[in-house]
Amino acid sequence: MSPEPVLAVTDLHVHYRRVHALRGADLTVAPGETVGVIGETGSGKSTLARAIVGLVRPSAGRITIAGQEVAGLRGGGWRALRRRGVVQYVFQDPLRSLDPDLTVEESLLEPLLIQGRPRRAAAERVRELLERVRLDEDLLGRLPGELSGGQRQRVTIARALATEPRLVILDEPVSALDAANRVRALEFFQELRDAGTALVFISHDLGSVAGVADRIAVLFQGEIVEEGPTREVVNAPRHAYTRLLIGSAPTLRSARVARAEREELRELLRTNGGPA
Ligand SMILES: Nc1ncnc2c1ncn2[C@@H]1O[C@H](COP(=O)(O)OP(=O)(O)OP(=O)(O)O)[C@@H](O)[C@H]1O
Repeated sequence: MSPEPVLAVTDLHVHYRRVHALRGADLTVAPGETVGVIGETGSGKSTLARAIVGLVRPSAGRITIAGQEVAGLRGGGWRALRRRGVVQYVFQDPLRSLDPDLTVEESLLEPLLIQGRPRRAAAERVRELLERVRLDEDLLGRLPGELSGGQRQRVTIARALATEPRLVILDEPVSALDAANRVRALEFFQELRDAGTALVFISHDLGSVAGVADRIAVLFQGEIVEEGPTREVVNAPRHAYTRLLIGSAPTLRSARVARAEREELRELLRTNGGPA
C-alpha cells in the first residue's frame, strides 16, 4: 500500500466574488515527493498555494494535510496546525512573506517559540538555520526592508524550514531573484528534497520546475488538466495546453508548437470561455 499522502487536494473550488479561480482542482503529494505545478498567469496557481496554507477559503472541496482535513478550518484551527509546523510556504515576494516590523532574528524565532521550543534552543536553531541558508549573523538585527532581495528570500526560506515541515509550498520562489541567487535557492530546494521534505513547486516556467520535480501537474483555467511523471509530461504531453507550454520552454525543447496545436488550443480557449 502506498504511504498516506502528505497533501491531498480533491475537487477544490475557490471563488473571489464572481471569479471562479479554482474549478475542481485535484493534487496529491506523497511524503518526500516534489511536485511541480505549472500554468500561465491567471490559471490559479497562487490561489491553489494560498488555499493549501489557509490564506484563502475554498468554496468547496477537500484539502488534507498529513491526514488532517483543513479546508473547513477557521482561524484557531489553522493556528493549531501552524503550531505543529507541518506545512510552510515561500512566496515570490519575500516582503509579503515576512513581517516588515520584525527583525530577521524575531522572524526566525517566532515559529520556533510558537511551536513551544525553549528560547535558548530556539536561538541555537536560528543560528543553525542562518548557516544552512548561508546568511551572516550580522543580519540578525535588521528589518526585511534593510536586506537585499536575495537575502530576504533566504530569510523566508530559513523561516519556512525552522520547524522542519513535512511539506513546503514554493510559489514562484525564484522569479524575483537574480541568476546567482536563483541557482543558490534551487540548490537549496534540492537539499531540502534530499532531506525528505515534500515540495510543491509552483511556477509559470516549466524549465525551472522540470529540473527538480518528480511529477508535474498542469493548471489551466483553474483545473489540473494533466499530471504525471516529469519525464512523461515533458516528452509526451497529452494536453494541448501542456504542448504549448513545452513549446515555449526553450530550455527543454526548441521545437516550435505546430500550427495545428495552436489551433487546438484556440479551440479549447473558445470552449472554456477564455482565461478567467
Ligand atoms: N483577491 C482576489 N480578488 C479577486 N480576484 C482574484 C483575487 N486573487 C486572484 N484573483 C483572480 O483569480 C484568478 C487566478 O489568480 P491567481 O493569482 O491564482 O493566478 P496565478 O496563476 O497565480 O497568476 P500569476 O502567475 O499572474 O500570479 C485570476 O483571474 C485573478 O484575477
